[in-house]
Amino acid sequence: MSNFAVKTSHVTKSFRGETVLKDVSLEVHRGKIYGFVGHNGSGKSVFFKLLCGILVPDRGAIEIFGKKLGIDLDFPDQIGAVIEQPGFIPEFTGYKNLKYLASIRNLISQQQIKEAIRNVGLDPENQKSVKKYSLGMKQRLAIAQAIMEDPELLILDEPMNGLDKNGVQQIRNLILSLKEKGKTVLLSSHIMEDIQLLCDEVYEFENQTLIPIQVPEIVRNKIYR
Ligand SMILES: Nc1ncnc2c1ncn2[C@@H]1O[C@H](COP(=O)(O)OP(=O)(O)OP(=O)(O)O)[C@@H](O)[C@H]1O
Repeated sequence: MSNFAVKTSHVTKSFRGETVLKDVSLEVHRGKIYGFVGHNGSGKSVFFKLLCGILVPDRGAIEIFGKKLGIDLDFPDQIGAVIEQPGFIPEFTGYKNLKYLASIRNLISQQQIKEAIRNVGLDPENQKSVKKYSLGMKQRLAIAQAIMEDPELLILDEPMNGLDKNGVQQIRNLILSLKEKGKTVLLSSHIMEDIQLLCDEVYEFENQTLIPIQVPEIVRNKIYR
């Protein structure tokens, strides 16, 4: 088994001639929390989508737990991800949405789905349809979906979006408990406190590449809005 959860080598991605990521090489160790910061449009979401196989690099290679994307597999199966708003079915309840999504791979029981919903502070018995959910409730449900199959690697793009104070605390605790279980977590956040409290290593997207930074350095010098 590979030592790395994620390994990217010289990954480059452009859209219509505009280079977003250039020559990005990164090694992500298992069991740690990695933070990614950078200005709006600096490429955080694009990078995460490349890791999930939603986008394909123009050049370079990506390995997830030693398997090469596009060669050994197209979509890594050990990833749970929150990237943008997931396509929940508005008329279904939260539980029914996750049950439907879980039926695709059929790996987990109804109890495990309910447990994931509880772990993000929602009630699996809530009969409200998702179209009546608040932004924060939808965000919690998206996180529940990401964790429900107990993936080895979590990719969370702005996981605290729309969450109230309690929600932020719950999700922080959840992320730390995933690390305790040996999971690897990659997250982006504009909230420096999240980065400082949660992350073992932090990278900044700047000038189309990734630069490792010390946490106190970002807190002192930068505010990302
Ligand atoms: N599918 C796409 N087609 C064309 N351009 C895209 C596409 N996806 C992203 N981009 C461009 O890539 C750049 C990086 O976008 P990305 O969403 O990764 O930024 P981000 O760092 O996640 O920003 P934010 O902090 O606002 O979430 C932007 O200029 C964006 O317009």
